[in-house]
Amino acid sequence: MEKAYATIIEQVGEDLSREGLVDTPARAAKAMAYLTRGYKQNLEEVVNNALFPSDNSEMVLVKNIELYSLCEHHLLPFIGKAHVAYIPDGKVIGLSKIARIVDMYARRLQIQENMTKEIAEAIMSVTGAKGVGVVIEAKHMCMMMRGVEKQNGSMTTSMMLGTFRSKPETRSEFLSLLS
Ligand SMILES: Nc1nc2c(ncn2[C@@H]2O[C@H](COP(=O)(O)OP(=O)(O)OP(=O)(O)O)[C@@H](O)[C@H]2O)c(=O)[nH]1
Ligand SMILES: [Zn+2]
Repeated sequence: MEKAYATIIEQVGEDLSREGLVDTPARAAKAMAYLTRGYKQNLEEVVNNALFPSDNSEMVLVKNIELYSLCEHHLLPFIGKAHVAYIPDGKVIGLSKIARIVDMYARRLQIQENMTKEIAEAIMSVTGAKGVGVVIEAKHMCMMMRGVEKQNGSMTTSMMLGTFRSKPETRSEFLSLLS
């Protein structure tokens, strides 16, 4: 990756031997590895068995989980918030693990729709919940810094599974808690 960044820096017309740029290929490679570290994680290790028995079968909602991802079309950031809800079925998941699951999928090359689905499916499979709902709102730098250059357009995506899909009242409760 360092070599690739060295090539990019040269190709934009810069002088790779300039003092300020000498360490940049290594730094940029390290930063990119960090921004895509989700590829090196898996669900089991992220959740670390943090599942706890509970007979609470009401909705659990974690709102405003910030996320930083990279769009797979331009490799530019998209930045936003995830809201995740589920209805437990005998067990609940450690609160921080929901945010860790969001990060595991955000820290990859993504499109927002696929990331939303992957997060919902992961939470469903790990918790065995009766239902899962995920809503993500994000702003895409590829639409702001270049291309169409619209600064105020944000994108909202959602994925509803189980009772969030089959029961309109569950979906409405979730959406009304978000508004
Ligand atoms: N649906 C969706 N589209 C995305 C996402 N991130 C970026 N895009 C879009 O991907 C599209 C790629 O379109 P292309 O026409 O192949 O690429 P482009 O010429 O760079 O497009 P412009 O951005 O319109 O300049 C653009 O419309 C982007 O806005 C995402 O998460 N979801
Ligand atoms: Zn893009």
